[in-house]
Amino acid sequence: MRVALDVPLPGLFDYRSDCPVAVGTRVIVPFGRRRMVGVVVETPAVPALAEASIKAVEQVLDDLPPLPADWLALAGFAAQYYQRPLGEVMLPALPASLRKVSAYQGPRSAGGPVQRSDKRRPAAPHAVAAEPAPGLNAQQAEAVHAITAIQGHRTVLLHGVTGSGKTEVYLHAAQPVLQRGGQVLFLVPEINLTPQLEQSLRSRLGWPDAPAALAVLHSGLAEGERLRAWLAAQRGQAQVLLGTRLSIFTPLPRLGLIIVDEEHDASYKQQDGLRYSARDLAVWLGRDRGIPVVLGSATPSLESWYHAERGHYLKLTLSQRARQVELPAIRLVDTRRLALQQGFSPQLLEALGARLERGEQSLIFLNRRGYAPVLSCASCGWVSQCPRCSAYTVLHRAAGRMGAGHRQRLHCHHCGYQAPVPAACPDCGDQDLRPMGRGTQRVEEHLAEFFPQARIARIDADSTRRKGSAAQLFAQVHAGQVDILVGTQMVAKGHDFTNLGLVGVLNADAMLFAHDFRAPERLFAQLMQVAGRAGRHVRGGEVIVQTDYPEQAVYQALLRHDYTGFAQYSLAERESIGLPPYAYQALLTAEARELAVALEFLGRARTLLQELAAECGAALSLYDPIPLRVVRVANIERAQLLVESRHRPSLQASLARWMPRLPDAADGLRVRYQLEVDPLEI
Ligand SMILES: Nc1ncnc2c1ncn2[C@@H]1O[C@H](COP(=O)(O)OP(=O)(O)OP(=O)(O)O)[C@@H](O)[C@H]1O
Ligand SMILES: [Zn+2]
Repeated sequence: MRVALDVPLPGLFDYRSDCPVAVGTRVIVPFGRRRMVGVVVETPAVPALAEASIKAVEQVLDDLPPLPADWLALAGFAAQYYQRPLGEVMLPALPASLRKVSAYQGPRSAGGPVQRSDKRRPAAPHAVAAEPAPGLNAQQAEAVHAITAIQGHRTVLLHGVTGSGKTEVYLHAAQPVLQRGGQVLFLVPEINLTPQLEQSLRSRLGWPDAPAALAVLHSGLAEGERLRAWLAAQRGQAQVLLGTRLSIFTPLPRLGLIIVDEEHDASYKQQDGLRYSARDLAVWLGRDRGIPVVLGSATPSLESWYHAERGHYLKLTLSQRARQVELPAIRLVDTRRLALQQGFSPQLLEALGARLERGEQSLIFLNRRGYAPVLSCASCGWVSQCPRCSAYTVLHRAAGRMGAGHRQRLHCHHCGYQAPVPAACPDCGDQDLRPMGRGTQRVEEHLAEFFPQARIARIDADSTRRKGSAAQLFAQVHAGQVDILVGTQMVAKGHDFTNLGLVGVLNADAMLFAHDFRAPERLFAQLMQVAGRAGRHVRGGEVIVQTDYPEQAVYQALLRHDYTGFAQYSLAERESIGLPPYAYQALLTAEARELAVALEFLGRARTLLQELAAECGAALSLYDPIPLRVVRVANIERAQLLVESRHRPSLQASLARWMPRLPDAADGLRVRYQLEVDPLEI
């Protein structure tokens, strides 16, 4: 039999067994000096090697039925498309205890992880008060009708403005699938979005006397919880699986519908190991299983929009907000000639004051955590720099009570380096060290000074590090215990705040001139999304964006809530210069102690690819190897090589020939490399 193992080597490994073992079965096999769990993927009649030279399987794991053929097919596709060894795709996709030898052998393994998990008494699902369902409006009803009428596979792009009630469409589209006994996979970009949705799904799906069984999967779960959710899905006990990107690799025997909420969100792309896009795999899976896939967003990715425009996807539109409220009024405040107070324009301060008086909530959005992005010396110009990275260290206020005298530290956001704030400038000795610029912590502090009576909360990666703290903070906001919320992109998406009237955006310009060609798309989506949090239930929602460049196309489109215009303009631009979705890309990144080594490797890899592409007649554009923008992280220098083609099969064929030859290019060089197909950031 041929077994896939989680080792960075291409190909499968041969083993023998006395009794027949089905494809999809997990086995424990010896590998070098270790033992490993692998998945049987082929059982050829004639072994590739002489029987005698093949080692025997040590244990056949039969606590679960073999992984089903469609699961193996998905893993196979992902391995081939993203150019990873099959074992490095399959095994990491399983809950950890199903792929650990120690979970099966050794003193504490008892009957194995599945038996141990089944012995635990299942927690009784807490009863949830049924939410009254709003009646669908005409556009929602039309969308639901179109989705439920689909026979077989079709990908739907549900383009609904913020607050248009896409969730309601998902729920109604899911109901007939559940009633037929099917399963629904519901993907969301972030863990933070699961509690609110879980509540809606539990209270609304299924039957009045028997709510649909729901399983939730995300990376924040403890191993045991994750295994239980996975088992429930795999056994068909869970009718709905709600989860983040990793859920795409869960076996779902009766899958009938896939929903991808906020499909444009970058969180669907895994950023290490197998760099897959769960959104793209969802579309593949839907096609493979012959079922509908619904991609929903107020700001679809340009890729999805392009497919919808060409008729590859069915486009459904919700152009109005679901409740009797208008989209918020958007104001651009030109900050070039304004005297700002601590970064706030008089307009924004006045608007904040007015909302406070009306008892409404406000949200200040700023995509920069910490106290200040850098600490600097007022007399010599020294700035705080990470000793291990080519990046500044960010000034952070240590956790604890606010007020005078709190401790501050310098943090590197790239490598995690931390240091105390120096008492004096390390270069000139001057003691006048000052924070430059503003992060969320400092904005929170300023707001407390401007509005001492207001209850202020901050939601960012720092304030939510503790497990459950994000859910707690969001619950406070929903319960009306917060007047002003300060946050990063964590607060910008998906949430349905009922009493939020005003959104203020600080420092959006920072993203305007980023070098990545997707930066304007990302900025526009982020602004539309955060603006969409305003006035969802209350009338008179308002958004104030402070900018030095109000005339920029992104801001002008935002003023008009004009996603379509922005998408048209951006796609025309992408087409004229041949960028995705009009071309397909792959990015080879190299890491080495010295930049020259990384560049040397990429140079060789480039030459090699040129030859291979010529051999197979593939038309590729190869860029020059270049250092990454933040070139050094944790004392490792990084460079990249971008490969592009207008023809996806050409790119795929070339990559498939190239990957096995890259060890040659690395010969004699101390370098590590990884390939990313369809990179989101370059
Ligand atoms: N037909 C309806 N009548 C009244 N209210 C509705 C209707 N449909 C949905 N709603 C309500 O409208 C609000 C916004 O809906 P929802 O959160 O689903 O918007 P969304 O389209 O997902 O927006 P976003 O893209 O901003 O997340 C919710 O409070 C929801 O309960
Ligand atoms: Zn660093």
